[in-house]
Amino acid sequence: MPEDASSTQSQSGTSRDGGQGTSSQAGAAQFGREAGARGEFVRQANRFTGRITADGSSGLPAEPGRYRLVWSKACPWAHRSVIVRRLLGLEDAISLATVDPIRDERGWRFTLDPDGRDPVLGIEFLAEAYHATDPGFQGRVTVPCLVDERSGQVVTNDYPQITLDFSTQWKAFHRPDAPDLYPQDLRAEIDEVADLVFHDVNNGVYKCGFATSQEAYEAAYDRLFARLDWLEDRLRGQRYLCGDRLTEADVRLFTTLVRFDAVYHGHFKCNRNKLTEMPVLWAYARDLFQTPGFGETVDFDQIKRHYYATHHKINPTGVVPKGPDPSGWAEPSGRG
Ligand SMILES: N[C@@H](CCC(=O)N[C@@H](CS)C(=O)NCC(=O)O)C(=O)O
Repeated sequence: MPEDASSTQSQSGTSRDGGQGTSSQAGAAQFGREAGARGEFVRQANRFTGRITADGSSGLPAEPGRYRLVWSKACPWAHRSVIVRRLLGLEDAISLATVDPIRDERGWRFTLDPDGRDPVLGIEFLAEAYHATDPGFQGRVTVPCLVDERSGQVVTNDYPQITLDFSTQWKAFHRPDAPDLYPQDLRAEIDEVADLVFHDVNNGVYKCGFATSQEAYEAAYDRLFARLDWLEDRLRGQRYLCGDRLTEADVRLFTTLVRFDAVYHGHFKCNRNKLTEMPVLWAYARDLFQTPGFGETVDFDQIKRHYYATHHKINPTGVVPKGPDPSGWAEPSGRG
């Protein structure tokens, strides 16, 4: 299930923040190396694609107490893995490290932990694990990733595969009543919907926010809202994206929707309308928010502080907006 068309891109020479891009627009880009020739955002590839497998055939067996999931509460890609881990009851099997939502010039930091060090991995910066795995790595150090606690090396930062493997490779450690988020009979449909949602919505908001030309921004904006209209329509007659069962596709859409009004509407200029102005999608998002495993993993304060305070090219003052009022998320959804 390849999620990102850029996954075959080379990593070489990719800088963390505002590096030398090939585009004439790159000077204005948030991540210069990820700017295309027409001012469009071209997301870097996932550097580490190791697999943890049920039968251990990859050399990395699914084994409780061995792997550490590193996330930022701000990050929609990392947020997926934490929701899926919780839905499946993998909290005791896979430990969790949380980075500070504010990166400095060295990237993600463990400054929320005592002495600024992850207590299990013993590192201060996530970059240390990346460089222990690939000393030549020059790209952006990203979450989520899974680190092998034995070697301190990164197994994977391939976020779409991480959640699918939680569902399929860690079955022996799921809680007894765990949902099947990637059932065999729905896989083709889940893959198809998730692919559309990835390009137009999950990554679509970033393509709006990180565009450095009017043309690239408007193209991304049009695709985003056309897809949200399509989703509004699709969800009118069914509770979840693939029918009456909660699946991986819903988790992936949720982490973008929950950030929409708080950051994407203003910070990324996705402002045709707010999520709260799309009645079906808004009710769908609230339904998920109120499902155990979702709402309690959402931290609006960290989400807002990360986006507004670390994207200096987009928000040079670093001022974080006070609103919007999140209390509406608790209102009954009328679904289900
Ligand atoms: N691994 C993916 C997606 C994950 C991702 O973008 N995570 C963001 C947070 S939402 C991150 O870690 N960014 C680090 C940075 O911007 O320096 C990528 O390389 O694009």
